[in-house]
Amino acid sequence: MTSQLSDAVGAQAAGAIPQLRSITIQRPAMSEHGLLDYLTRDDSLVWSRHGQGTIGFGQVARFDASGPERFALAHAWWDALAEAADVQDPLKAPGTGLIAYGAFAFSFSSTYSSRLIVPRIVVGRNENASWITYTVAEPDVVLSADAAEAELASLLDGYSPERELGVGTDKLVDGQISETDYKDAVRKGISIIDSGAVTKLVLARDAVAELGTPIAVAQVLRQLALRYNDCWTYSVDGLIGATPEMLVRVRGDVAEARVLAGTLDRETAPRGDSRYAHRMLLEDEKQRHEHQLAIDSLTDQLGPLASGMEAPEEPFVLELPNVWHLASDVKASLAARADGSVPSVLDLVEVFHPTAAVCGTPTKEAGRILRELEGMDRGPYAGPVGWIDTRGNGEFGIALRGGVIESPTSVRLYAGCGIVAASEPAAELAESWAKMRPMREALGI
Ligand SMILES: C=C(O[C@@H]1C=C(C(=O)O)C=C[C@H]1O)C(=O)O
Repeated sequence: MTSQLSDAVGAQAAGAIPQLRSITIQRPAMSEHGLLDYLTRDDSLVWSRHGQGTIGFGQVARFDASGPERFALAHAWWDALAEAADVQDPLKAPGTGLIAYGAFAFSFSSTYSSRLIVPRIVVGRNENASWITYTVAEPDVVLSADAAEAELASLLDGYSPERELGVGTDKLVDGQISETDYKDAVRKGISIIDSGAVTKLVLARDAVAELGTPIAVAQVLRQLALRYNDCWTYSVDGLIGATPEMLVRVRGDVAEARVLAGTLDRETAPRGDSRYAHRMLLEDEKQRHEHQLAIDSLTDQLGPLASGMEAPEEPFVLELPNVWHLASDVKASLAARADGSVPSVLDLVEVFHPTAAVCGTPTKEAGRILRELEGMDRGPYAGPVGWIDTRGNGEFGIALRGGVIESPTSVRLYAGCGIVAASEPAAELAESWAKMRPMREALGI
């Protein structure tokens, strides 16, 4: 740890690292959609896919950081918190025991504060078991299954109301980048690519959903989780969405990522052409090139940390309700470090972010150019979002296909597209709308 880091963490530790006590208790098996029955409160923390994942309630500890050291600071805080905690976890599976949910800013220069949040109650389900984790900071609370269930029951009494969709004065308005500005930025991006400064640039835009009545977050998340079942539905302190892209998932010494690049709108697809997606994505040179750049950037970074790696030769077509993507699942065995440990999910998040899929190639130069061309603070959009446990397991997706709740009646949606030399501004604009469709549908706007 650098001295600047240890000072910062030391300052935190002196006053702010609570001594947590935590107990995990196995519960009766839940049905496939059973986890969603717990997604009833707007202030829940959520990570869910295919009916597995966790829902968190309340907050017993929290860490905020910004700047280039945000990952390292959060990591050091988490290690210190885990070290000080008394954790009873008979299940010892990824996601059981003490966990924190996290959302990180895309850029080191963002004003968005990156955060880790430790919930008081977590309800979880994986392929083998269901559980509840109860975590407290107060020394006098009795940690028992009965106390955990009683607290959960009282939290679930606070059911958040649903919202009637498609009525009233809901509207979608321009964000910081209008449609015209976006096409201009894409045009400029293409000429920068033509000049040879970068080979790929990911340019994003925003739009704001202004609602006539307050957003019903739990309702939006339930809809995303059911409809976008192959995506990871997330909610961390106002950042919500369902992402198809896994930055990195760690279980023991195995790391996995799902890389996406190459997109095709399903709404404008010709009917009856069963090979359309195959032809337009797998057999298209521009899409394959864009995809390969994203794979190469991941495997280059993962290589030195791995003792073995499986990266498929050919991508597959991922079918989502709104779009098709070219996708590749990469898996690696993590190499042990000098002390015998393997990197934690936060170590890998720091190494991989930002990927070529959401920034460009080469990453550093692309990042500088996109900040200039977009001229907006991406906040947590396209940043890592997910969770970590005390053994270093965790999952961090890339915060795509989502938005930031800015007030009870306004949600800022973001979407971006990979630009290469052969891109067309109007097609990229249309693609950005296709990527906002899941949130628009869930919001009824
Ligand atoms: C940047 C986004 O998506 C990324 C860009 C893609 C592309 O350009 O084809 C595909 C998936 C994501 O990696 C977004 O959804 O906002």
